[in-house]
Formats: sequence, structure tokens, C-alpha cells
Amino acid sequence: MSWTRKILLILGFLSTLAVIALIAVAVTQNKPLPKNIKYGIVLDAGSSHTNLYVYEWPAEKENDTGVVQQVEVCKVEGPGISGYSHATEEAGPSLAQCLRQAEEVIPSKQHQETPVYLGATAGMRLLSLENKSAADKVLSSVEKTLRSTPFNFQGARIISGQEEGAYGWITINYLLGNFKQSGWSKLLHSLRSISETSGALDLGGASTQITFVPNEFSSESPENLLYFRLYGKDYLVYTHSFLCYGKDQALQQKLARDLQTVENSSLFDPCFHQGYQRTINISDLLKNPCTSAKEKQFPFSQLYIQGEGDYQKCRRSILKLFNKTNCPYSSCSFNGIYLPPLQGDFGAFSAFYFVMNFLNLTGEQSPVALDKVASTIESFCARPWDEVKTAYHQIKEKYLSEYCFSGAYILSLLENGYEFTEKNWQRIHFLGKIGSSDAGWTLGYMLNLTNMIPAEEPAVPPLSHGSYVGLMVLCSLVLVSVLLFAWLLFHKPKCLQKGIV
Ligand SMILES: O=P(O)(O)OP(=O)(O)OP(=O)(O)OC[C@H]1O[C@@H](n2cnc3c(O)ncnc32)[C@H](O)[C@@H]1O
Ligand SMILES: [Ca+2]
Repeated sequence: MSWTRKILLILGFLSTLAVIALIAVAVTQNKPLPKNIKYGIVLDAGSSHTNLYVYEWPAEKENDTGVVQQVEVCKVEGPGISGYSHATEEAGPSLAQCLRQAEEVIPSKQHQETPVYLGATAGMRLLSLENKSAADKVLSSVEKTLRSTPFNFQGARIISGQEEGAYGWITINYLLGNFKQSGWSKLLHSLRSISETSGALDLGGASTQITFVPNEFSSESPENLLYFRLYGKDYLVYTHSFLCYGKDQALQQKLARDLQTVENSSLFDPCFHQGYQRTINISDLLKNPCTSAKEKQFPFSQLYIQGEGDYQKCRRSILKLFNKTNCPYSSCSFNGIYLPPLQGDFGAFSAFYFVMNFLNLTGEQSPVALDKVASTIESFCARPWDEVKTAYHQIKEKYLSEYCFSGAYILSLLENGYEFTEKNWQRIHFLGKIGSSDAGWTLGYMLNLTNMIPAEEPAVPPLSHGSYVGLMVLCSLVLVSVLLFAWLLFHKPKCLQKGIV
């Protein structure tokens, strides 16, 4: 064997050893660290009910986008906390069962470090306008209960309509991954210029929010503008919350208006199905701040409502809730509230989703045109109550009886209130969940309060663990092939020599 051959053989052997060592190092030394899971709890004390959410995320990825996930939701039995105004000390204990459920989901050694927040929305805003001391007592009661849990209590407060809108917008854009793209997806997104955010439409029982990034900046109504710097990008966001325009309060407003026109205690209501009847207490109807401006003196104490099932008439009566006459800005939604031109896609959640989902109008399979949406709601409203009740006997009567009104109200709010048209209707996406997390303000609230969304883009390793191992294996394979080729070239095995000759 010549010296060159011997040297080549030794070199080949050493290179093979190096390749094996490289792969071994790539696989063993660069393993991702074992997962350290953190948890957080947020209670959404809405006007109609309270929901408890448990979120989890890997501790070492805290500042990435889209890593926090909802792992549990618990619906608190009974009314929302604002419904305890006459028994304020019972508000806190009503949450106990869901808090126990959270104790089971979260490993006990992590209870102490798990933050728990409670945010109350429009129901408590209204109660605090109507009876401030009752609202304070309700909040003290829930605070007492939350402090008695093993979790780390971080506060129970009424959040503003602006916060509700903004945190809903943060939640959906965080979950959709619109804030921060890394690596390949960043390149793809910039090529397709789709780094835009999605607007957020939330419809609760007592208030509704619209939030989006307008096309151009206008300082007409500064109270509707919020500034955020997230992951190194600036966002100027428009938001408005309409108190009393959640779907329950909108119905109360409509009934209080209709009451002004009745001659006796009977009211024919086009927004309920034919054959449906409901009796309401007039003093209850008129005592809340959304209806209290109305005339209060009536010679009867109860109102007997009878459904008519007439969609067109229902739309006309809902239209009266939106005052479009007076706008002190370049453009308005209603009631003299500034609204810049609508821009981009919108995620519509909570009751927007519940109602459209019931009516099979979320367009998950194929987008539903606006006129088709209207005709579907029209035919649903026209169905007699007996038939509807039999067809959907598994659905709570309170919800079922109001899908006709709610469908008509949603279209009025979007079409007449915000002026969505046939053209941009398709840009509204009705969504209940994104991945495993519910769309709503709670996740954005927790991300903000735990400082999980940094203002500047955090430094990230250029390659993920998977790509790193992949590249190492690829390089090693190339090296092996080159060596094999070189060996074949120099060694010239007999079989090849024959073939060549
Ligand atoms: O935001 P606020 O105004 O405080 O109210 P909320 O938080 O309690 O409001 P939700 O989004 O939970 O619910 C909105 C409305 O939808 C109703 N709702 C909830 N689940 C529903 C379902 O499955 N079908 C129909 N309606 C539903 C609920 O009673 C409310 O009237
Ligand atoms: Ca809500």
C-alpha cells in the first residue's frame, strides 16, 4: 500500500469518527431544556355570567407569541356577579366550585406562584352607576373568596370598556400570530405583505366593542385611540365600547322604547316567534341605567309580550336604537361616536359567534353573503315558536327564544351601526376559539399584567433545535458522500475499473 493511500485511509477513518461525534453532539448536547410549565388564572365576570380560564405556557418561552394556551374553562353557576346586588356576600362564594376545579388542574406545588385576576365588565359598570356601594360590596366579596384560595391573588376590579376592547384585540392577534413572525414565516409574511393585524368585534350581554387599526392616523377623537408598542412594532389602535348595546341590554332598550307606545299592557313584538309569550315586570325593565331615561308612569305593572315573527318589522324597530343624525366628526358609527373607515379583517366573537353559530352562518365551510345571512334570519324568525321549540328542544329556552332578535340585532349593529356593506361583510370572521383558546379579552389582560408581551422584539437564536439538528445531519451526510466519492476515485475498486475499461 502506497503512503498516499495509507494517509487517505487514516484521514477517511478520522473524518468518519468526526461525523459520528458531530451527530452525537447535535443530538445529545443541544436537546431543548425540559419543559417548565407556568399557569395563570383569569375570571371574566361578565354581565350574564362568570367564566374562569386557566392558561399555561412554557416558562422559557414566556416572551414568544402564541405560546400561552387555555387549558381549562369553567362556567360559574348562576348569574353574573352584578346579579348579586341584593345578596352581595354571596357573590364570592358563587365562584368557589370553579376555583376548586382550577386547583385540580394546576399541580399543587405551583398553586402559590399562579396569579389569579378577576376583571368585571359591563354588568358591574352598570351596577356601579346604579348603586355604587352595592358594586363595591360585590367586589369585596369576590376579593375575599379569591384571597382565600392557594393562588396568588392579583386583583379584582371593573375594567374599562377601552381595556375590554383593547385586550380582546391583543388576544386574537396574539393567538393568530400577527404580532411577531420569526425565521421563515417572517420572510413569507413580508413577501405576501400580510403582517397586518385583525380587528376585534365583541358582543356581550351589556356592552359591545369594536377595535381595529385604522388605515390612516386621525386625532379627531383621542379618547378612542390607544398606542401600543409590541415586539418592536408600533400600533395605533381605534377602540370604542358601547355600554347598553350588548344584546341583553339592547333588547331591554328596545322593549322600554316599545313600552312608550302601548295603549294597554299587551305588546306585539316582531322580534319574537309567533306563538311565543313572555311577561315582564315594568319596574325591573325601567330601573337599569340603560332604560331609566324613559317615562316611568304606567297604569299597569306588567307587560305581556306576544311574538309576531316578522323580521323586517323587527329590523325597523331595532334601527331606532341607533341615532345616526348627529356626527361631530368626519365619520361616526352612531350616537355621535367617532368611527374611522373600517379597515382589514375582523374577528367577531362572544355573542356574535354564539348566535351566528346557532344559525349556521359562521361561514366556516364557505363564506356566506350578507343577503343570504339576512334571508336565513328572516326565515328563522318566521318559524312558529312551537316548531322551533320542538326542533331545538335541547337548547335553553332563554337562548332559543332570543336568537331571532339577536340575529336581527347583530345585522343592525354591523350594517346600520358600523356600516359594514355587502363588500366588506366577507372580512368578518365569526370565531369562538382560536386553537384551544376562547376569543375574548381575558388572555390579553393576563399577557399585559404579567408583562408577557415585550415592547421590543426579544433576541432569538437564529435556528430552532430541529433546524439545527437537521442542518448538522445534512452537513454530515454531504461530508460522508464526499469522502466516499474521494475514496472511490483514489482506491478504484476492481469492479469499477472493469466497468470503466
Ligand atoms: O361582556 P358583558 O357585556 O359583560 O357580558 P358577558 O360577558 O356576560 O356576555 P357573553 O359574551 O358571555 O354572552 C353574551 C350574550 O350571549 C348569551 N349567550 C351565552 N352563551 C350563549 C349561547 O350558547 N347561545 C346564545 N346566547 C348565549 C349571554 O346570555 C349574553 O346575553
Ligand atoms: Ca364579555
